[in-house]
Amino acid sequence: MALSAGTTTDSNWWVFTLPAFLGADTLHCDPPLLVLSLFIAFVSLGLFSWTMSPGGVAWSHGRSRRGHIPIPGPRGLPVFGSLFTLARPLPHRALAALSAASCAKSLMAFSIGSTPAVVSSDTAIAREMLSHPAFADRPLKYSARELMFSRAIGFAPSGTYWRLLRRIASAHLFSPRRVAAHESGRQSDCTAMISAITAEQTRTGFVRLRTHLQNAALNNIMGSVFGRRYDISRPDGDPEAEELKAMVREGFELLGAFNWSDHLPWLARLFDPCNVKKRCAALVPRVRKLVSGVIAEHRRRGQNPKVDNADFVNVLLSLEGDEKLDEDDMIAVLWEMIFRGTDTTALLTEWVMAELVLHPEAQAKLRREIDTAVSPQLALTDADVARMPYLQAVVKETLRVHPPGPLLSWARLSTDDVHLSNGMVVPAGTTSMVNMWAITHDDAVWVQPEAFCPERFVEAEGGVDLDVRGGDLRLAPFGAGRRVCPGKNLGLATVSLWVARLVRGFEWRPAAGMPVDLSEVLKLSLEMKTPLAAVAAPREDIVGLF
Ligand code: HEM
Repeated sequence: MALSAGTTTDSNWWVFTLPAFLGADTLHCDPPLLVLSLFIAFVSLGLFSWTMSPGGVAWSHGRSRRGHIPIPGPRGLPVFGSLFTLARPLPHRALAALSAASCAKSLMAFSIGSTPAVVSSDTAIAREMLSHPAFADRPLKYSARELMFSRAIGFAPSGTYWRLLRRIASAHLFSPRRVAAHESGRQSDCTAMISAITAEQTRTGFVRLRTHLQNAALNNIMGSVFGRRYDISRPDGDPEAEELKAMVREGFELLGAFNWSDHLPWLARLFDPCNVKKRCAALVPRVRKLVSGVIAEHRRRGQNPKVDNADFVNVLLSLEGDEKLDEDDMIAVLWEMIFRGTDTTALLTEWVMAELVLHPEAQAKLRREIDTAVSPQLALTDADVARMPYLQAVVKETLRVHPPGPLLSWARLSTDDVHLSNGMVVPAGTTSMVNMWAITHDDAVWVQPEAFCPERFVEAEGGVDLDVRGGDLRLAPFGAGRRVCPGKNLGLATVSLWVARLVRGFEWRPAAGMPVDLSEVLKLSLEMKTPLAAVAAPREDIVGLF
């Protein structure tokens, strides 16, 4: 379901009438005149569409007025619409400000070049959008298509193939038994991370946590997906791990980059500042080589897929009948898992630890909860973590203040006209977003939304025990509805266990001259702009066991 197909026919049709409009002779005879005429026609038609349409140039022909209540929105600039708003470093904040200024919190229409888009910052409308079957598609960016993601769960158009992938994900890859069976991997990756943190603290007197978290997260997802782990502590680095890291980094950059020609298709041949086309073409064969090598090795070894802790490659190889995937589809699915599972957990854990360094009273309270629940002689497990309400509240509060996907990572695409309960109609072919960041920072929804206060999620302290896995749109950092994140339980289990062990083993304090800076940067996920540096003082009463 290509986005450009829907949007180009709807809003850029007039570009194709230009040759007739200008006359074929002109086209061939006088290039400077042709360029000038094209420019004038382009500007005047752009201006015309723009002045006529709330929501901007992509909302011409009354698109925003199909319901009995029109969708309000900024006109933005001719031709570009609000594209520059979205191309800014923190688009979730810019869109929240724009929705407020346009009195369009419930739903705002805007144009990203020729792409008609809506964004909701309202819990009721967000719920309708995320759960409506006509919003189960996603617009496919050029880079995502080129990098094979249209065959993976995240970008496959909703239909038989995508439903098959979701079934495989819930029944086999992320079933509660499978997530539980991978606990030993979560534990051993955390133990290796704690050793590396201890070594860095001893060597330099403080710790830059992000690298340790990213190494642990990469190994952890590699273990779950490929069944292999790397010796990241090797001073010369493991060549395959280094290649994998480089590939993931490159993929992140390509998928995260704002590609202008996704929204201004006529620009595709003229302007490709990030060199997306060439870089995608170079990356795909590297991915294929690595992943198909891993699949071939699994085929050779013929491991038992029936055991609960079988890796994802074995699980996919063992599927039969209707569920069987061909090799290219397997590569796409496996690659997406590596991709999605690596940074999300690492970056969320970093935000949690940053908040705990800034809030020593919350850190101390969490440590007391852990010490009370687990005796110093015992190792801390997933089962212990599940019995720690304050730990869960700390993770939830971090997800609220710093949702890793503030616009829920990937937008949805409407496949039909959708009538919403507020009287507005979102036409088919509209890129549709939920501004989760705006909702989690809305003072009509949250008391003092800017304050970090885990107690708001502790029932025993008058808070709400809210389900963050898509059940309550006041805080749905994993999305909701049919396309809700399938890795949510795995992500939460990993982050909760790692935070608990890090707080149990060390006292985390600000490092001299390196204050904790909560500034954000939105890449594929919302990251700390300045990676966290902190003192990790080992707790002597727990040594060896945390
Ligand atoms: C802190 C951890 C994570 C967060 C905050 C997160 C967040 C999200 C969000 C917001 C979406 C879009 C949901 C929607 O459209 O309603 C999503 C989709 C997805 N996530 Fe996650 N995610 C996390 C971890 C993971 C992990 C560990 C995996 C797998 C290893 C994963 C795999 C996916 C996939 C495959 C999709 C696409 C689902 C579809 O389109 O059908 N995620 N995630």
